[in-house]
Amino acid sequence: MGSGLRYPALMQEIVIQRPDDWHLHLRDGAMLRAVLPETTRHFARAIIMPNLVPPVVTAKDAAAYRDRILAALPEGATFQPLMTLYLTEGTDPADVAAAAASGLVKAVKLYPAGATTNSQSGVRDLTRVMPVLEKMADIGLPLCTHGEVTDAQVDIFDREAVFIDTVLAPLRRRLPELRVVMEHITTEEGVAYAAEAGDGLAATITTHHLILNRNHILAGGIRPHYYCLPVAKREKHRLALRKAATSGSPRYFLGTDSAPHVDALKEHACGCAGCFTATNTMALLAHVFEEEGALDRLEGFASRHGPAFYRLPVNDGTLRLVKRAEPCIWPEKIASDAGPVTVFNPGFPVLWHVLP
Ligand SMILES: NC(=O)N[C@@H](CC(=O)O)C(=O)O
Ligand SMILES: [Zn+2]
Ligand SMILES: [Zn+2]
Repeated sequence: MGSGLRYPALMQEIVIQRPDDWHLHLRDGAMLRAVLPETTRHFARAIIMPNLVPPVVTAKDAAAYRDRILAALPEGATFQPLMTLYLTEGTDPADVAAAAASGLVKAVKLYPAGATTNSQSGVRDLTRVMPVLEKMADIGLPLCTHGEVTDAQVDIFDREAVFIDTVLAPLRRRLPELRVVMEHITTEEGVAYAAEAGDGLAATITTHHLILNRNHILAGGIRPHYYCLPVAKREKHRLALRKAATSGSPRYFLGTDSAPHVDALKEHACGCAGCFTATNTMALLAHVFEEEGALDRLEGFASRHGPAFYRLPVNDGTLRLVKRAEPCIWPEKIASDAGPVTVFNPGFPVLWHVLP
């Protein structure tokens, strides 16, 4: 190499199997139309969260919602929405079983009532949904959990760890065959619980929880666009999540929890919870995995461990990411007929670009 060689514009390149998002909020109507292209640009499939108002409770609701998503797809997009049902105390086990048997529904979502956005119709008393959970255990249909207790006495930063001890662990002792996804884990306790569990349990990790700790939300002024649930925790927890995501363990995979809310409701006296990361997740993940010296493990996290857990094939097709000298530029906001949605801003330059 001659000493006169200029630093090349293309510094590095990786190619991975096309990724999936195992936890996504698409909403409905104008918001659905605005945010769907942000996901379909890079992702082949996504587990679609059912917390609409009213929620997606029955197989019929899920089929209608799937059809609205398919109708909103951008020209030429190949994207498969993987539907979920919102578990309520009135859910019919036979309806769940039929929805799973037909291939329509890939999971059922547990929201403890009051835990997060649109969770009012969720579960107050787990004993009332045991017949549904028993049916799911029988047929191997995963339960996705928003793993936070809602007890006002429990500090918001402890709600995940308390959920594991008082809800998840007892449930799994009672129904060991139930397949469970701990959604958007945010703590070292969550990482450790998933690490010790068997093949019947996995955990999703978001992009933003690999980047944020609670100081980012609260120090030097309140940053509403960094507020989500479960709320970002102390730095030691962020480091535990990074270690888990980049470990190569199939127990952990990507669920962005990209959760659009219009700016008027984020920048509000009582702001909504949710970070909108669909637009830039893959570039941010390449940045994080490179920082951890684990670029070779990004494909497992984003494209392989999820399908293995959900017993689906890995996608055809690939995604190419290149590192350049110039940072990536994303739109600051995505416009929708419901109002603008702010794209997650990591607060540092990202040199990884996803090629079309
Ligand atoms: N994560 C969030 O902060 N918000 C999600 C709900 C959820 O996944 O808990 C939303 O629907 O806005
Ligand atoms: Zn949640
Ligand atoms: Zn979510």
